Amino acid sequence: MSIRTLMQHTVDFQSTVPGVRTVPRVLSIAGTDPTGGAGIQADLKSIGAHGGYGMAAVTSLVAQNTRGVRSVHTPPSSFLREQLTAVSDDVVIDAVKIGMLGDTQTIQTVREWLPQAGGAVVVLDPVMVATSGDRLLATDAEDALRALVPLAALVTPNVPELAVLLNEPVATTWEDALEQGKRLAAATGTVVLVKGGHLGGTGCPDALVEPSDGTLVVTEVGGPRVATRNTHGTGCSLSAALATVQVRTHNWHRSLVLVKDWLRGALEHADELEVGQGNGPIHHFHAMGISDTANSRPFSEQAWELTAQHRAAIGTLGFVTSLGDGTLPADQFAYYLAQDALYLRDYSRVLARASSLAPTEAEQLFWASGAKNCLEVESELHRTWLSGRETMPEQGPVTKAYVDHLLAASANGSYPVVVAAVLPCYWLYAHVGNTLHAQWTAAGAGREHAYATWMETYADPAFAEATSQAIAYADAAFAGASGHDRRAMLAAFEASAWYEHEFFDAPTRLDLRESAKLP
Ligand SMILES: Nc1ncnc2c1ncn2[C@@H]1O[C@H](COP(=O)(O)OP(=O)(O)O)[C@@H](O)[C@H]1O
Ligand SMILES: Cc1ncc(COP(=O)(O)O)c(N)n1
Repeated sequence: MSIRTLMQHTVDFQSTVPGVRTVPRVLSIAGTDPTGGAGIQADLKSIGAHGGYGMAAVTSLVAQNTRGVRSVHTPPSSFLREQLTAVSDDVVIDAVKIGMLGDTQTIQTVREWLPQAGGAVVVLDPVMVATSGDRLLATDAEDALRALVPLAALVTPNVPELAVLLNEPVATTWEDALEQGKRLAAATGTVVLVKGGHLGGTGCPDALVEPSDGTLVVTEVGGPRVATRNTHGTGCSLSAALATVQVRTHNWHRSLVLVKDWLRGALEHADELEVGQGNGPIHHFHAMGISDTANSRPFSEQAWELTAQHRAAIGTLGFVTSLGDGTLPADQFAYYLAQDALYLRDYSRVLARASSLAPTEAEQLFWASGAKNCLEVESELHRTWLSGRETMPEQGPVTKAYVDHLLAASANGSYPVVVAAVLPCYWLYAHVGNTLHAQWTAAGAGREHAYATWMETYADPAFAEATSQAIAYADAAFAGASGHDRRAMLAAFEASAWYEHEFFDAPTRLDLRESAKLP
């Protein structure tokens, strides 16, 4: 991730806080599926499942079910134009998801209308063939669809579609598919999502290929392959979800991590729906349950689940594994500590803010003592580990972005949101610390370990107790919060977890360290 993207995250969070748009208005332009698994019907469910407001303009009416397509009726393109302008003349559109277009005339109509979508995020799912094998795009419309790709911010072809867009043979390995994704991104300047669904194997990875400053940045997001035949509409649902979530995150990687996690759940619960005899639909609302469990489950449970990917990624970072086995280079450790000290100074201010907003005296005291503790730890760091350093670095880009995000949450003034934003610093730090400490003690807790003293500080029972207390306060705040604040809490927690991940990664990244002017 570039420094520019990191800075962007601070801005991103602001769009998730109260007072700023949290319900994206998303228009799906696609064909229909009367059995509700694909096309517009799937898109609307997917948008809703991600907290968006769904709208739809129909390109073609498709008589299809889970077994296949029977016939397609395409109304005159002038009528599609009327649908599109009826929306854009009246509604501000935050995102557009384009699915089945069918023929050249339809592509042309959407192309001509697109400028009227204003600054909407445009996601193009270049639908060509249904899971059942039926064609949903006329062969002579492929050139027109290729020409539409540069107008989208993100294009999401499956492996066969990727090949058609490039006029190349279908990739048979993940590596070949990634190479094709790079060629498409380079040729069009559009971010390409390469999807692993069609490639078999035990995993089901996806990867973003993002053109950036003349290079291509490839970010892979892995995931297990769910054993189900009910995958009808996965591509539609994925692209509609990405369009929705992107309005809040402004970051394709974060959007994909969130959406892929949801999609895995939707596939895992697909068989419960028992819809149709062929390839059935996925369960868009699996996280909601009959009694709206998404709202009744404790915050800590939902937040922990939401950030599973970040925890897994932190565990495999070079910084964390080498800190654990004692091989971490001293300069990287020094960078980490210096940034930690800089971070704690501002983190303390945010805890003080939580204290001033707290509804009870116990919470007021708890956060105030946390704020005091941070300043004490910071000065202790200067007295011990950091003493003797002549020049101290400035805040590195990750530290700055993380702190800005926390300060934005604290300026926002909602106690539940501030508590959610500060929690990952307690919880993920304790989680990483306990894991490393357990490994060290299992290996005999040797004093020859370069970071033995540091390891001991990780196992501080008082810190574990404070973490449990902070979690309990976050759960209580969530229980009493509005739906709006609940969503903002989860978004704030997720963003902080992201920064924790980046914070642990930054010391090993020379580009970031250099920009912090470390002597
Ligand atoms: N069995 C599966 N288990 C987990 N994820 C899957 C599975 N099948 C598809 N996916 C995911 O669904 C999304 C759509 O993938 P894909 O099948 O490649 O595209 P399409 O639905 O457009 O043909 C991707 O994120 C892919 O990784
Ligand atoms: C209207 C419409 N749009 C898209 C698809 C592709 O979905 P899938 O590839 O999952 O069958 C479909 N079957 N119908």
